[in-house]
Amino acid sequence: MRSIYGPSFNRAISHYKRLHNAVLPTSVRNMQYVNDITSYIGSLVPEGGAIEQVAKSIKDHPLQAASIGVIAYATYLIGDHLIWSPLRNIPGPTVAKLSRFYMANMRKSGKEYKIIEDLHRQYGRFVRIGPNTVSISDRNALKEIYSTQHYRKSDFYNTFTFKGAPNIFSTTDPAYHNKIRRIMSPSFSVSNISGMEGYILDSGVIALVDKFDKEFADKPVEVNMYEEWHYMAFDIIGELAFGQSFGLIQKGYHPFTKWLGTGRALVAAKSTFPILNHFPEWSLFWISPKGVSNRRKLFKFAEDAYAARRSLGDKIDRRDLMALVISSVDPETGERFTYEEQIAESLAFVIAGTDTTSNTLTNTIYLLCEHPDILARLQEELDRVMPDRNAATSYKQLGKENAPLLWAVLMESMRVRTVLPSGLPRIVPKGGRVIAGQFIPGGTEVSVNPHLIHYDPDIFPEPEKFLPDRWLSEEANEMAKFHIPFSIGPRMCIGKNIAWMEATLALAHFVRRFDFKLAHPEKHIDIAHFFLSRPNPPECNVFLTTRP
Ligand code: HEM
Repeated sequence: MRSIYGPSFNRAISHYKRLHNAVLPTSVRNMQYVNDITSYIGSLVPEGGAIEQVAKSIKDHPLQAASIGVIAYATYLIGDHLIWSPLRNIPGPTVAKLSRFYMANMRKSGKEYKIIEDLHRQYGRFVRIGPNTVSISDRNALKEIYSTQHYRKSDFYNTFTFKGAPNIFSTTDPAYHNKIRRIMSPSFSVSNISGMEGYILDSGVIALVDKFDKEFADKPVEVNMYEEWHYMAFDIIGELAFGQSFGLIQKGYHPFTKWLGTGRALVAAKSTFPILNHFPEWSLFWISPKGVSNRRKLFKFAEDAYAARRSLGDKIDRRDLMALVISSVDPETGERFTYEEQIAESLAFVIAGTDTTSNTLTNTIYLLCEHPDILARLQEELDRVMPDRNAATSYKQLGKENAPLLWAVLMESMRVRTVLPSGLPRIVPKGGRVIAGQFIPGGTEVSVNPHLIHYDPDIFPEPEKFLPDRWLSEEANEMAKFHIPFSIGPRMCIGKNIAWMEATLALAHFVRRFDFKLAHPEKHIDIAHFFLSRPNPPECNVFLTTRP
Protein backbone atom coordinates (compact mmCIF):
# COMPACT_ATOMS: atom_id res chain seq x y z
CA MET A 1 0.00 0.00 0.00
CA ARG A 2 1.27 3.46 -0.87
CA SER A 3 1.59 5.76 2.10
CA ILE A 4 -0.93 8.57 1.91
CA TYR A 5 0.13 11.19 4.37
CA GLY A 6 2.95 13.67 4.67
CA PRO A 7 3.52 16.73 2.48
CA SER A 8 0.67 15.93 0.09
CA PHE A 9 -1.79 15.69 2.94
CA ASN A 10 -0.62 19.07 4.19
CA ARG A 11 -1.04 20.42 0.69
CA ALA A 12 -4.61 19.06 0.55
CA ILE A 13 -5.46 20.72 3.87
CA SER A 14 -3.98 24.04 2.76
CA HIS A 15 -5.85 23.83 -0.59
CA TYR A 16 -8.97 23.25 1.42
CA LYS A 17 -8.20 26.18 3.75
CA ARG A 18 -7.45 28.46 0.80
CA LEU A 19 -10.74 27.53 -0.79
CA HIS A 20 -12.55 28.12 2.45
CA ASN A 21 -10.90 31.50 2.96
CA ALA A 22 -11.49 32.44 -0.63
CA VAL A 23 -15.20 31.68 -0.58
CA LEU A 24 -16.57 32.00 2.91
CA PRO A 25 -15.45 35.41 4.14
CA THR A 26 -16.34 37.07 0.83
CA SER A 27 -19.80 35.60 0.75
CA VAL A 28 -20.45 36.39 4.40
CA ARG A 29 -19.13 39.93 4.06
CA ASN A 30 -21.11 40.44 0.91
CA MET A 31 -24.49 41.19 2.46
CA GLN A 32 -26.02 41.75 -0.97
CA TYR A 33 -25.56 38.03 -1.53
CA VAL A 34 -27.40 37.19 1.70
CA ASN A 35 -30.06 39.76 0.87
CA ASP A 36 -30.62 38.26 -2.57
CA ILE A 37 -31.16 34.81 -1.12
CA THR A 38 -33.46 35.96 1.64
CA SER A 39 -35.47 38.08 -0.80
CA TYR A 40 -35.81 35.03 -2.98
CA ILE A 41 -37.01 32.92 -0.03
CA GLY A 42 -39.36 35.74 0.93
CA SER A 43 -40.83 35.80 -2.58
CA LEU A 44 -41.71 32.10 -2.32
CA VAL A 45 -43.88 32.33 0.80
CA PRO A 46 -47.40 33.73 1.08
CA GLU A 47 -47.59 37.24 2.46
CA GLY A 48 -48.51 37.90 6.09
CA GLY A 49 -47.81 34.35 7.36
CA ALA A 50 -45.32 33.25 10.04
CA ILE A 51 -42.85 32.07 7.42
CA GLU A 52 -42.94 35.44 5.75
CA GLN A 53 -42.25 37.05 9.11
CA VAL A 54 -39.20 34.80 9.55
CA ALA A 55 -37.97 35.48 6.02
CA LYS A 56 -38.38 39.20 6.61
CA SER A 57 -36.43 39.14 9.85
CA ILE A 58 -33.63 37.16 8.17
CA LYS A 59 -33.57 39.81 5.45
CA ASP A 60 -33.59 42.68 7.95
CA HIS A 61 -31.04 41.16 10.36
CA PRO A 62 -28.76 38.84 8.39
CA LEU A 63 -25.95 38.81 10.96
CA GLN A 64 -28.26 37.89 13.82
CA ALA A 65 -29.86 35.26 11.59
CA ALA A 66 -26.45 33.79 10.79
CA SER A 67 -25.59 33.70 14.53
CA ILE A 68 -28.85 31.93 15.28
CA GLY A 69 -28.04 29.44 12.51
CA VAL A 70 -24.63 28.75 14.04
CA ILE A 71 -26.12 28.36 17.52
CA ALA A 72 -28.83 26.05 16.16
CA TYR A 73 -26.23 23.89 14.41
CA ALA A 74 -24.07 23.75 17.54
CA THR A 75 -27.14 22.76 19.58
CA TYR A 76 -27.93 20.06 17.05
CA LEU A 77 -24.33 18.76 17.22
CA ILE A 78 -24.35 18.70 21.01
CA GLY A 79 -27.76 17.02 21.12
CA ASP A 80 -27.15 14.52 18.33
CA HIS A 81 -23.49 13.66 18.94
CA LEU A 82 -23.26 14.01 22.72
CA ILE A 83 -26.58 13.84 24.58
CA TRP A 84 -28.72 11.47 22.49
CA SER A 85 -26.02 9.62 20.60
CA PRO A 86 -26.26 5.84 21.08
CA LEU A 87 -22.49 6.04 21.68
CA ARG A 88 -22.87 8.59 24.50
CA ASN A 89 -21.58 6.12 27.09
CA ILE A 90 -18.31 5.48 25.26
CA PRO A 91 -15.66 7.85 26.60
CA GLY A 92 -13.39 9.97 24.46
CA PRO A 93 -12.34 13.57 23.83
CA THR A 94 -15.40 15.83 23.42
CA VAL A 95 -14.05 17.37 20.21
CA ALA A 96 -13.70 13.89 18.71
CA LYS A 97 -17.33 13.13 19.51
CA LEU A 98 -18.44 16.34 17.81
CA SER A 99 -16.56 16.25 14.51
CA ARG A 100 -14.50 14.07 12.19
CA PHE A 101 -12.02 16.93 11.99
CA TYR A 102 -10.46 15.43 15.13
CA MET A 103 -9.60 12.31 13.12
CA ALA A 104 -8.43 14.45 10.19
CA ASN A 105 -6.03 16.26 12.50
CA MET A 106 -4.85 13.02 14.05
CA ARG A 107 -4.05 11.69 10.57
CA LYS A 108 -2.40 14.89 9.49
CA SER A 109 -0.10 14.71 12.51
CA GLY A 110 1.37 11.39 11.26
CA LYS A 111 1.04 10.06 14.81
CA GLU A 112 -2.36 8.43 14.64
CA TYR A 113 -1.46 5.16 16.35
CA LYS A 114 0.48 6.93 19.13
CA ILE A 115 -2.39 9.32 19.80
CA ILE A 116 -4.81 6.39 19.91
CA GLU A 117 -2.47 4.56 22.27
CA ASP A 118 -2.50 7.56 24.62
CA LEU A 119 -6.28 7.86 24.37
CA HIS A 120 -6.69 4.22 25.39
CA ARG A 121 -4.37 4.81 28.32
CA GLN A 122 -6.56 7.72 29.38
CA TYR A 123 -10.06 6.38 28.62
CA GLY A 124 -9.74 2.58 28.71
CA ARG A 125 -10.47 -0.25 26.26
CA PHE A 126 -13.17 1.59 24.25
CA VAL A 127 -12.56 5.12 23.00
CA ARG A 128 -14.77 7.26 20.79
CA ILE A 129 -12.40 8.84 18.27
CA GLY A 130 -15.11 10.24 15.98
CA PRO A 131 -18.84 11.01 16.11
CA ASN A 132 -19.53 7.47 14.89
CA THR A 133 -16.13 5.80 15.35
CA VAL A 134 -14.87 3.66 18.21
CA SER A 135 -11.34 2.36 18.68
CA ILE A 136 -11.02 -0.85 20.67
CA SER A 137 -7.97 -2.10 22.50
CA ASP A 138 -8.90 -5.64 23.47
CA ARG A 139 -7.63 -8.85 21.93
CA ASN A 140 -11.04 -10.49 22.54
CA ALA A 141 -12.57 -8.12 19.98
CA LEU A 142 -10.31 -9.32 17.15
CA LYS A 143 -12.15 -12.52 16.32
CA GLU A 144 -15.60 -10.95 16.67
CA ILE A 145 -14.82 -8.13 14.23
CA TYR A 146 -12.41 -9.58 11.71
CA SER A 147 -13.01 -13.33 11.48
CA THR A 148 -16.14 -13.01 9.28
CA GLN A 149 -17.53 -10.50 6.80
CA HIS A 150 -20.49 -9.67 9.07
CA TYR A 151 -18.62 -6.49 9.90
CA ARG A 152 -18.11 -5.06 6.41
CA LYS A 153 -15.26 -2.74 5.50
CA SER A 154 -16.21 0.89 6.07
CA ASP A 155 -16.59 3.55 3.35
CA PHE A 156 -13.04 4.59 4.15
CA TYR A 157 -11.95 1.96 1.60
CA ASN A 158 -13.92 3.38 -1.34
CA THR A 159 -11.03 5.79 -1.59
CA PHE A 160 -8.87 3.04 -3.03
CA THR A 161 -11.05 2.42 -6.10
CA PHE A 162 -10.00 3.51 -9.57
CA LYS A 163 -12.46 5.00 -12.07
CA GLY A 164 -15.26 3.70 -9.87
CA ALA A 165 -14.22 0.05 -10.34
CA PRO A 166 -13.85 -1.59 -6.91
CA ASN A 167 -11.04 -4.07 -6.35
CA ILE A 168 -10.28 -6.86 -3.90
CA PHE A 169 -8.77 -4.42 -1.39
CA SER A 170 -11.28 -1.59 -1.67
CA THR A 171 -14.63 -3.30 -2.04
CA THR A 172 -16.99 -2.91 0.92
CA ASP A 173 -19.47 -5.43 -0.48
CA PRO A 174 -18.93 -8.87 1.09
CA ALA A 175 -20.65 -10.73 -1.78
CA TYR A 176 -18.50 -9.07 -4.44
CA HIS A 177 -15.40 -9.62 -2.31
CA ASN A 178 -16.18 -13.31 -1.83
CA LYS A 179 -16.37 -13.67 -5.59
CA ILE A 180 -13.00 -11.98 -6.23
CA ARG A 181 -11.30 -13.81 -3.41
CA ARG A 182 -12.69 -17.15 -4.65
CA ILE A 183 -11.25 -16.43 -8.09
CA MET A 184 -7.85 -15.36 -6.85
CA SER A 185 -7.10 -17.32 -3.69
CA PRO A 186 -5.80 -20.57 -5.24
CA SER A 187 -3.22 -18.64 -7.25
CA PHE A 188 -1.71 -17.10 -4.11
CA SER A 189 -0.91 -20.44 -2.46
CA VAL A 190 2.73 -21.17 -1.62
CA SER A 191 3.00 -23.72 -4.42
CA ASN A 192 1.53 -21.39 -7.04
CA ILE A 193 3.61 -18.37 -6.20
CA SER A 194 6.80 -20.38 -6.70
CA GLY A 195 6.40 -19.41 -10.38
CA MET A 196 7.01 -15.79 -9.35
CA GLU A 197 10.23 -16.45 -7.45
CA GLY A 198 12.39 -15.97 -10.56
CA TYR A 199 11.00 -12.46 -11.15
CA ILE A 200 11.38 -11.50 -7.49
CA LEU A 201 15.00 -12.64 -7.50
CA ASP A 202 16.13 -11.43 -10.94
CA SER A 203 14.29 -8.11 -11.25
CA GLY A 204 14.41 -7.26 -7.59
CA VAL A 205 16.70 -8.84 -5.03
CA ILE A 206 19.73 -9.76 -7.13
CA ALA A 207 19.49 -6.61 -9.25
CA LEU A 208 19.64 -4.57 -6.04
CA VAL A 209 22.49 -6.37 -4.26
CA ASP A 210 24.51 -6.42 -7.51
CA LYS A 211 24.03 -2.66 -7.76
CA PHE A 212 25.20 -2.25 -4.16
CA ASP A 213 28.31 -4.33 -4.92
CA LYS A 214 29.12 -2.14 -7.93
CA GLU A 215 28.18 1.32 -6.71
CA PHE A 216 28.18 1.61 -2.93
CA ALA A 217 30.02 -1.13 -1.07
CA ASP A 218 33.35 -0.19 0.57
CA LYS A 219 32.86 3.46 -0.38
CA PRO A 220 32.09 6.32 1.97
CA VAL A 221 28.64 6.67 0.43
CA GLU A 222 25.47 6.81 2.48
CA VAL A 223 22.86 4.40 1.12
CA ASN A 224 19.27 5.23 1.98
CA MET A 225 17.79 1.78 2.49
CA TYR A 226 14.27 3.21 2.74
CA GLU A 227 14.54 4.39 -0.87
CA GLU A 228 16.40 1.34 -2.13
CA TRP A 229 13.86 -1.16 -0.76
CA HIS A 230 11.13 1.04 -2.18
CA TYR A 231 12.74 0.87 -5.66
CA MET A 232 13.06 -2.89 -5.34
CA ALA A 233 9.46 -3.42 -4.23
CA PHE A 234 8.19 -1.31 -7.13
CA ASP A 235 10.32 -3.11 -9.71
CA ILE A 236 9.04 -6.45 -8.43
CA ILE A 237 5.38 -5.42 -8.45
CA GLY A 238 5.83 -3.86 -11.90
CA GLU A 239 7.19 -7.16 -13.13
CA LEU A 240 4.41 -9.18 -11.47
CA ALA A 241 1.37 -6.97 -12.02
CA PHE A 242 2.19 -5.21 -15.31
CA GLY A 243 4.66 -7.61 -16.91
CA GLN A 244 7.46 -5.01 -16.87
CA SER A 245 9.88 -3.74 -14.26
CA PHE A 246 9.73 0.00 -13.60
CA GLY A 247 13.55 0.06 -13.73
CA LEU A 248 13.74 2.06 -10.50
CA ILE A 249 16.72 0.10 -9.12
CA GLN A 250 18.79 1.31 -12.06
CA LYS A 251 17.26 4.71 -12.79
CA GLY A 252 15.84 5.76 -9.42
CA TYR A 253 12.87 7.32 -11.25
CA HIS A 254 9.67 6.35 -13.04
CA PRO A 255 6.69 8.68 -13.46
CA PHE A 256 4.41 5.91 -12.12
CA THR A 257 5.57 6.49 -8.52
CA LYS A 258 5.05 10.24 -8.94
CA TRP A 259 1.52 9.68 -10.24
CA LEU A 260 0.80 7.46 -7.28
CA GLY A 261 2.40 9.92 -4.85
CA THR A 262 0.54 13.03 -5.99
CA GLY A 263 -2.73 11.16 -5.60
CA ARG A 264 -2.11 10.98 -1.87
CA ALA A 265 -3.78 14.28 -1.02
CA LEU A 266 -6.93 13.08 -2.71
CA VAL A 267 -6.77 9.74 -0.93
CA ALA A 268 -6.19 11.39 2.46
CA ALA A 269 -9.14 13.77 2.02
CA LYS A 270 -11.47 11.07 0.70
CA SER A 271 -10.62 8.56 3.41
CA THR A 272 -11.26 11.07 6.20
CA PHE A 273 -14.48 12.37 4.65
CA PRO A 274 -15.92 9.33 2.81
CA ILE A 275 -18.80 11.45 1.50
CA LEU A 276 -16.32 12.74 -1.10
CA ASN A 277 -16.25 9.24 -2.59
CA HIS A 278 -19.76 9.82 -3.92
CA PHE A 279 -18.60 12.65 -6.20
CA PRO A 280 -17.04 11.90 -9.60
CA GLU A 281 -13.30 12.18 -9.24
CA TRP A 282 -12.90 15.05 -11.73
CA SER A 283 -15.14 17.21 -9.51
CA LEU A 284 -12.53 16.97 -6.72
CA PHE A 285 -9.88 18.81 -8.73
CA TRP A 286 -10.02 21.62 -6.13
CA ILE A 287 -8.46 19.30 -3.56
CA SER A 288 -5.57 18.36 -5.80
CA PRO A 289 -5.67 19.12 -9.54
CA LYS A 290 -2.49 17.11 -10.01
CA GLY A 291 -3.88 14.22 -7.98
CA VAL A 292 -6.92 13.96 -10.26
CA SER A 293 -4.94 14.12 -13.49
CA ASN A 294 -2.24 11.77 -12.21
CA ARG A 295 -4.72 9.14 -11.16
CA ARG A 296 -5.94 9.22 -14.78
CA LYS A 297 -2.38 8.68 -15.96
CA LEU A 298 -2.01 5.72 -13.58
CA PHE A 299 -5.05 4.10 -15.06
CA LYS A 300 -3.85 4.78 -18.60
CA PHE A 301 -0.49 3.18 -17.79
CA ALA A 302 -2.25 0.08 -16.50
CA GLU A 303 -4.56 -0.02 -19.55
CA ASP A 304 -1.58 0.17 -21.93
CA ALA A 305 0.28 -2.57 -20.03
CA TYR A 306 -2.76 -4.84 -20.34
CA ALA A 307 -3.25 -4.01 -24.01
CA ALA A 308 0.43 -4.83 -24.67
CA ARG A 309 0.12 -8.18 -22.89
CA ARG A 310 -3.06 -9.04 -24.79
CA SER A 311 -1.49 -8.20 -28.13
CA LEU A 312 1.05 -10.96 -27.47
CA GLY A 313 -1.75 -13.53 -27.19
CA ASP A 314 -0.46 -17.02 -26.41
CA LYS A 315 3.08 -16.09 -27.37
CA ILE A 316 3.96 -15.29 -23.80
CA ASP A 317 4.29 -17.80 -21.01
CA ARG A 318 4.63 -15.99 -17.69
CA ARG A 319 3.31 -17.05 -14.31
CA ASP A 320 2.89 -13.59 -12.80
CA LEU A 321 0.04 -11.67 -11.15
CA MET A 322 -1.04 -10.28 -14.52
CA ALA A 323 -1.43 -13.77 -15.91
CA LEU A 324 -3.37 -14.70 -12.81
CA VAL A 325 -5.77 -11.79 -13.20
CA ILE A 326 -6.28 -12.40 -16.94
CA SER A 327 -6.81 -16.13 -16.73
CA SER A 328 -8.55 -16.67 -13.36
CA VAL A 329 -11.99 -18.24 -13.49
CA ASP A 330 -14.60 -18.35 -10.74
CA PRO A 331 -14.85 -22.06 -9.85
CA GLU A 332 -18.55 -21.64 -8.99
CA THR A 333 -19.85 -19.58 -11.90
CA GLY A 334 -17.15 -19.84 -14.56
CA GLU A 335 -16.99 -16.00 -14.66
CA ARG A 336 -13.79 -14.11 -15.46
CA PHE A 337 -12.70 -10.58 -14.54
CA THR A 338 -13.90 -7.83 -16.88
CA TYR A 339 -11.28 -5.62 -18.52
CA GLU A 340 -11.86 -2.78 -16.00
CA GLU A 341 -11.68 -5.24 -13.11
CA GLN A 342 -8.35 -6.63 -14.36
CA ILE A 343 -6.83 -3.17 -14.37
CA ALA A 344 -8.33 -2.27 -11.00
CA GLU A 345 -6.87 -5.46 -9.48
CA SER A 346 -3.38 -4.77 -10.81
CA LEU A 347 -3.46 -1.28 -9.33
CA ALA A 348 -4.66 -2.76 -6.03
CA PHE A 349 -1.56 -4.98 -5.97
CA VAL A 350 0.63 -1.90 -6.33
CA ILE A 351 -1.14 -0.08 -3.52
CA ALA A 352 -1.21 -3.08 -1.21
CA GLY A 353 2.08 -4.72 -2.07
CA THR A 354 4.84 -2.12 -2.41
CA ASP A 355 5.37 0.14 0.61
CA THR A 356 4.12 -2.58 2.95
CA THR A 357 7.01 -4.84 1.98
CA SER A 358 9.65 -2.16 1.55
CA ASN A 359 8.85 -0.46 4.87
CA THR A 360 8.97 -3.84 6.62
CA LEU A 361 12.47 -4.35 5.21
CA THR A 362 13.58 -0.84 6.17
CA ASN A 363 12.35 -1.39 9.73
CA THR A 364 14.21 -4.69 9.89
CA ILE A 365 17.51 -3.15 8.78
CA TYR A 366 17.12 -0.38 11.33
CA LEU A 367 16.39 -2.86 14.13
CA LEU A 368 19.36 -5.03 13.14
CA CYS A 369 21.65 -1.97 13.19
CA GLU A 370 20.43 -1.25 16.70
CA HIS A 371 21.02 -4.89 17.76
CA PRO A 372 24.47 -5.86 16.39
CA ASP A 373 24.50 -9.08 18.47
CA ILE A 374 21.45 -10.35 16.61
CA LEU A 375 22.87 -9.21 13.28
CA ALA A 376 26.08 -11.20 13.97
CA ARG A 377 24.06 -14.34 14.80
CA LEU A 378 21.97 -13.90 11.66
CA GLN A 379 25.08 -13.57 9.51
CA GLU A 380 26.47 -16.74 11.06
CA GLU A 381 23.25 -18.58 10.22
CA LEU A 382 23.21 -17.27 6.65
CA ASP A 383 26.90 -18.09 6.07
CA ARG A 384 25.93 -21.68 6.77
CA VAL A 385 22.82 -21.72 4.56
CA MET A 386 24.33 -19.59 1.77
CA PRO A 387 27.98 -20.66 1.55
CA ASP A 388 28.59 -18.85 -1.77
CA ARG A 389 28.13 -15.12 -1.26
CA ASN A 390 27.33 -14.46 -4.92
CA ALA A 391 24.97 -17.34 -5.62
CA ALA A 392 21.20 -16.81 -5.61
CA THR A 393 19.59 -18.93 -2.90
CA SER A 394 16.00 -20.18 -3.21
CA TYR A 395 13.12 -19.40 -0.85
CA LYS A 396 12.89 -23.09 -0.04
CA GLN A 397 16.52 -23.24 1.09
CA LEU A 398 15.88 -20.21 3.30
CA GLY A 399 12.87 -21.82 5.00
CA LYS A 400 12.26 -21.81 8.74
CA GLU A 401 13.86 -25.23 9.19
CA ASN A 402 17.17 -24.11 7.65
CA ALA A 403 17.19 -20.47 8.75
CA PRO A 404 15.04 -20.15 11.89
CA LEU A 405 16.60 -16.88 13.05
CA LEU A 406 15.94 -15.23 9.68
CA TRP A 407 12.25 -16.06 10.08
CA ALA A 408 12.23 -14.99 13.75
CA VAL A 409 13.85 -11.63 12.93
CA LEU A 410 11.16 -10.85 10.36
CA MET A 411 8.37 -11.97 12.70
CA GLU A 412 9.69 -9.74 15.47
CA SER A 413 10.28 -6.77 13.20
CA MET A 414 6.68 -7.02 11.95
CA ARG A 415 5.52 -7.10 15.57
CA VAL A 416 7.59 -4.22 16.92
CA ARG A 417 7.18 -1.88 13.95
CA THR A 418 4.10 -3.21 12.23
CA VAL A 419 3.47 -1.32 9.00
CA LEU A 420 -0.31 -1.10 9.43
CA PRO A 421 -0.46 -0.11 13.08
CA SER A 422 -3.84 1.60 13.16
CA GLY A 423 -7.19 -0.14 13.27
CA LEU A 424 -8.71 -1.40 10.02
CA PRO A 425 -12.20 0.17 10.07
CA ARG A 426 -15.28 -2.06 9.94
CA ILE A 427 -19.04 -1.42 10.36
CA VAL A 428 -21.04 -3.08 13.15
CA PRO A 429 -23.96 -5.02 11.61
CA LYS A 430 -27.59 -3.93 11.99
CA GLY A 431 -29.01 -4.39 15.47
CA GLY A 432 -25.61 -3.90 17.09
CA ARG A 433 -23.31 -6.44 18.70
CA VAL A 434 -21.68 -7.08 22.04
CA ILE A 435 -17.96 -6.69 21.43
CA ALA A 436 -15.57 -7.75 24.21
CA GLY A 437 -18.36 -7.25 26.74
CA GLN A 438 -19.56 -3.85 25.49
CA PHE A 439 -22.72 -3.29 23.40
CA ILE A 440 -21.95 -1.29 20.27
CA PRO A 441 -24.89 -0.11 18.13
CA GLY A 442 -25.28 -1.13 14.47
CA GLY A 443 -23.69 1.21 11.93
CA THR A 444 -20.82 2.22 14.22
CA GLU A 445 -17.35 2.24 12.67
CA VAL A 446 -15.07 0.11 14.84
CA SER A 447 -11.49 -1.11 14.72
CA VAL A 448 -8.96 -2.95 16.84
CA ASN A 449 -5.52 -1.39 16.90
CA PRO A 450 -2.86 -3.98 15.87
CA HIS A 451 -0.07 -1.93 17.42
CA LEU A 452 -1.74 -2.14 20.83
CA ILE A 453 -2.25 -5.90 20.48
CA HIS A 454 1.43 -6.28 19.53
CA TYR A 455 2.44 -4.29 22.62
CA ASP A 456 0.17 -6.13 25.08
CA PRO A 457 2.55 -7.36 27.83
CA ASP A 458 0.17 -10.21 28.71
CA ILE A 459 0.76 -11.66 25.25
CA PHE A 460 4.31 -10.48 24.49
CA PRO A 461 6.45 -10.11 27.63
CA GLU A 462 8.69 -7.02 27.49
CA PRO A 463 6.86 -5.82 24.38
CA GLU A 464 9.07 -2.75 23.84
CA LYS A 465 12.11 -4.96 23.28
CA PHE A 466 13.20 -6.41 19.95
CA LEU A 467 13.58 -10.07 20.95
CA PRO A 468 13.52 -12.41 17.90
CA ASP A 469 14.27 -15.33 20.20
CA ARG A 470 10.74 -15.18 21.58
CA TRP A 471 9.68 -16.77 18.26
CA LEU A 472 12.05 -19.68 18.84
CA SER A 473 10.63 -20.41 22.30
CA GLU A 474 7.87 -22.80 23.36
CA GLU A 475 5.39 -19.94 23.70
CA ALA A 476 5.72 -19.03 20.00
CA ASN A 477 2.56 -20.84 18.86
CA GLU A 478 0.44 -19.09 21.47
CA MET A 479 1.93 -15.68 20.63
CA ALA A 480 1.48 -16.28 16.90
CA LYS A 481 -2.31 -16.15 17.41
CA PHE A 482 -1.96 -12.45 18.16
CA HIS A 483 0.73 -11.65 15.61
CA ILE A 484 -1.45 -9.77 13.13
CA PRO A 485 0.62 -7.67 10.69
CA PHE A 486 -1.38 -9.22 7.84
CA SER A 487 -4.68 -9.01 9.78
CA ILE A 488 -6.94 -12.07 10.14
CA GLY A 489 -10.08 -13.56 8.55
CA PRO A 490 -11.49 -13.28 5.04
CA ARG A 491 -10.05 -9.78 4.44
CA MET A 492 -6.55 -10.63 5.61
CA CYS A 493 -3.65 -10.01 3.24
CA ILE A 494 -3.97 -12.25 0.18
CA GLY A 495 -0.37 -11.40 -0.74
CA LYS A 496 1.06 -12.69 2.54
CA ASN A 497 2.97 -15.54 0.89
CA ILE A 498 4.41 -13.23 -1.75
CA ALA A 499 5.37 -10.72 0.96
CA TRP A 500 7.11 -13.42 2.99
CA MET A 501 8.95 -14.68 -0.09
CA GLU A 502 10.09 -11.20 -1.08
CA ALA A 503 11.11 -10.11 2.43
CA THR A 504 12.95 -13.39 3.14
CA LEU A 505 14.88 -13.42 -0.13
CA ALA A 506 15.76 -9.72 0.12
CA LEU A 507 16.88 -9.75 3.75
CA ALA A 508 18.89 -12.97 3.38
CA HIS A 509 20.81 -11.87 0.27
CA PHE A 510 21.48 -8.41 1.64
CA VAL A 511 22.66 -9.58 5.08
CA ARG A 512 24.75 -12.38 3.56
CA ARG A 513 26.58 -10.02 1.21
CA PHE A 514 27.11 -6.91 3.34
CA ASP A 515 28.08 -5.57 6.71
CA PHE A 516 26.15 -2.42 7.38
CA LYS A 517 25.94 0.26 10.04
CA LEU A 518 23.86 3.39 10.50
CA ALA A 519 25.43 6.49 9.00
CA HIS A 520 23.93 8.60 11.81
CA PRO A 521 23.59 6.31 14.84
CA GLU A 522 22.67 9.25 17.06
CA LYS A 523 19.50 9.86 15.02
CA HIS A 524 16.42 7.97 16.19
CA ILE A 525 14.23 6.91 13.28
CA ASP A 526 10.68 7.33 14.44
CA ILE A 527 7.50 6.11 12.76
CA ALA A 528 5.10 8.43 10.96
CA HIS A 529 1.79 7.11 9.94
CA PHE A 530 -1.61 7.51 8.46
CA PHE A 531 -3.04 4.03 7.80
CA LEU A 532 0.37 2.80 6.61
CA SER A 533 3.45 3.61 8.67
CA ARG A 534 6.83 4.61 7.34
CA PRO A 535 10.14 5.69 8.86
CA ASN A 536 10.22 9.32 9.92
CA PRO A 537 12.31 11.01 8.61
CA PRO A 538 11.85 8.92 5.45
CA GLU A 539 15.31 7.43 5.50
CA CYS A 540 17.50 4.72 6.93
CA ASN A 541 21.01 5.66 5.83
CA VAL A 542 23.76 3.06 6.16
CA PHE A 543 27.36 2.48 5.08
CA LEU A 544 27.96 -0.85 3.35
CA THR A 545 31.05 -3.05 3.37
CA THR A 546 31.48 -6.25 1.42
CA ARG A 547 31.46 -9.56 3.31
CA PRO A 548 33.60 -12.46 2.04
C1 HEM B 1 4.94 -7.11 4.59
C2 HEM B 1 4.11 -6.89 3.61
C3 HEM B 1 2.62 -6.79 3.73
C4 HEM B 1 1.84 -6.49 4.82
C5 HEM B 1 2.30 -6.23 6.25
C6 HEM B 1 0.47 -6.52 4.38
C7 HEM B 1 -0.61 -6.30 5.22
C8 HEM B 1 -1.93 -6.33 4.81
C9 HEM B 1 -3.06 -6.11 5.67
C10 HEM B 1 -3.00 -5.81 7.16
C11 HEM B 1 -4.18 -6.22 4.92
C12 HEM B 1 -5.62 -6.04 5.38
C13 HEM B 1 -6.01 -4.62 5.08
C14 HEM B 1 -7.37 -4.21 5.54
O1 HEM B 1 -8.17 -5.01 5.99
O2 HEM B 1 -7.61 -3.01 5.43
C15 HEM B 1 -3.76 -6.51 3.56
C16 HEM B 1 -4.62 -6.72 2.51
C17 HEM B 1 -4.20 -6.98 1.22
N1 HEM B 1 -2.91 -7.14 0.78
FE1 HEM B 1 -1.25 -7.09 1.92
N2 HEM B 1 0.43 -6.79 3.04
C18 HEM B 1 1.73 -6.97 2.60
C19 HEM B 1 2.12 -7.28 1.31
C20 HEM B 1 1.29 -7.50 0.25
C21 HEM B 1 1.70 -7.90 -1.09
C22 HEM B 1 3.14 -8.15 -1.52
C23 HEM B 1 0.58 -7.97 -1.85
C24 HEM B 1 0.38 -8.34 -3.31
C25 HEM B 1 1.26 -8.71 -4.13
C26 HEM B 1 -0.54 -7.64 -1.00
C27 HEM B 1 -1.85 -7.61 -1.41
C28 HEM B 1 -2.93 -7.39 -0.57
C29 HEM B 1 -4.31 -7.37 -1.03
C30 HEM B 1 -4.77 -7.57 -2.48
C31 HEM B 1 -5.11 -7.12 0.09
C32 HEM B 1 -6.63 -7.07 0.14
C33 HEM B 1 -7.13 -8.47 0.53
C34 HEM B 1 -8.63 -8.59 0.67
O3 HEM B 1 -9.30 -7.66 1.11
O4 HEM B 1 -9.12 -9.69 0.37
N3 HEM B 1 -0.07 -7.38 0.27
N4 HEM B 1 -2.38 -6.58 3.51
